[in-house]
Amino acid sequence: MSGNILVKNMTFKYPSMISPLFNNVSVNIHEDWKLGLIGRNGRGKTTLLKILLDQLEYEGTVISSLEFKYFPRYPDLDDCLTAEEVLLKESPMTERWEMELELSYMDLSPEILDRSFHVLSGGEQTKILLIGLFLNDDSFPLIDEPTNNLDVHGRKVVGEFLNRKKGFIVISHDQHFLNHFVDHVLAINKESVDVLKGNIETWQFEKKNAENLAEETNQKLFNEINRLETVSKRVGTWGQKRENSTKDAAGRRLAAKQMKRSKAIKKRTEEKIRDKQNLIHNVEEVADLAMQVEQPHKQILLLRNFSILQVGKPLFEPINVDVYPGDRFFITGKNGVGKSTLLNFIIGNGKFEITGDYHIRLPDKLSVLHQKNQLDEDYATILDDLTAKEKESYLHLLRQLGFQRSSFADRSSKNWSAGEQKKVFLAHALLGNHSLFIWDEVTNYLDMLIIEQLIDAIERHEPTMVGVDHNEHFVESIATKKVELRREV
Ligand SMILES: Nc1ncnc2c1ncn2[C@@H]1O[C@H](COP(=O)(O)OP(=O)(O)OP(=O)(O)O)[C@@H](O)[C@H]1O
Repeated sequence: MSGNILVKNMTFKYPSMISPLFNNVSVNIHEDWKLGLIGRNGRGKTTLLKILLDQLEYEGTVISSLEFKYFPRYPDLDDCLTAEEVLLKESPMTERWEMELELSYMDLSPEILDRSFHVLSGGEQTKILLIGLFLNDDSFPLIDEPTNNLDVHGRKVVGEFLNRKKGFIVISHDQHFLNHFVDHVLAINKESVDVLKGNIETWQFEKKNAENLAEETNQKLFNEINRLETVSKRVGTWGQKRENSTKDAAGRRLAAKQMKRSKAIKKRTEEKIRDKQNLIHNVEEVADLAMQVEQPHKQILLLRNFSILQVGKPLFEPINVDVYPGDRFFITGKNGVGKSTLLNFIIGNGKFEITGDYHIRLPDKLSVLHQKNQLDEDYATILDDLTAKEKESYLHLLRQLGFQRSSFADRSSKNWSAGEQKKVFLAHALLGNHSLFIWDEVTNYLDMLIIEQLIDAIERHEPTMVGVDHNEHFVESIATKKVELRREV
């Protein structure tokens, strides 16, 4: 038991918050678990890891003798370390052959160890850092969203790598990825923090059952509240009428007495209403997301034997593509093969040498969502650029995406969670009427319910899209056309 993580009656709130993020939370996590930490954006997943790392002050107790290690923690750029040196920093006694073995599980060639860590691709860096976390048997990794730099193949490889290990916590919103390895799930819900044995499918099944039950109970509670509200109103009106209708002194005394009684009944009924309202289970509710779509009139994209050249050589094997109005076209392929480069070429963002033929006709009303926020925009700068009417629609969209009204007052978004910051840009990309949606990895950082909400909106509004995304579930649900970019050999 000594290696477990015992959280008892833990309560935590950031100073700027009105109500606590965690209220009297108790969980016991076994040191051997492969634990998936899930929950909606902003529910406190990263915060919980920070609490385990003892970086935040909380009430209650957290007991553990484990040595926690956090991902991602990138080496200092000035240190100019090779990948091998990065690993040796984590575990100085590790032999080269041990590292090479771990690299083979990650589908990385051994020569990567000699390269400078900072020239590695995002996916390669992620893999090296993850290998480093597990080199030392005594440590317990706390892994915060490892998938963001990984393509579909990379997610599978890392999923299988994690499946070989035990004793760690992973935060992720990618259910396919988590299902490769998790044997327990820690879910931060609206009302509770629950631990469950099984994977995300088990959790989804249990959640559905719990919600069905909660909905039945809620319905009964709503009916009861309605009945009590009618009683409360009737009692109030009755007392008032009695008081107004009596003229003589004795009658007035009696009416006042009855009024007092009616007030007491009203008060008791209102208390009962409040009690019942507190019992209402907080089933997660997701609004229908508004998307304003206007179909383009003509073919958007035609590529024939097309590739982009880099130092005179094709980046990927030549492709043939047609995108028509109503198509949802997704570019797939491994990390570094040129997906975002092709997207940039289509948008006209940059200068490119190419081979083959192409014809691009972009409609005027474009919704472009970049993988990384390119213009140093944030919530405040976006708001400043909107008209009053646009601002109203923008805030409405943010609310539909599950933003708490209270967040809107705080314009500095620097402390917002990764998902909350992503929603700021997603809501902006949804604002207004669009004929073509060009979205690069929209699902990164978004929670599972938001991804479902997006899938549902896209299925209802049928926009024309050109996209890149590594969330298999998302792409499988909405793509009507795909092309896989393969490295030219
Ligand atoms: N330093 C801080 N000061 C004030 N509020 C903060 C601070 N850090 C985080 N928050 C808020 O606390 C809440 C929880 O943040 P946290 O990053 O733990 O969420 P998360 O569950 O990891 O979200 P996501 O899935 O979006 O990554 C969010 O509403 C966030 O805006």
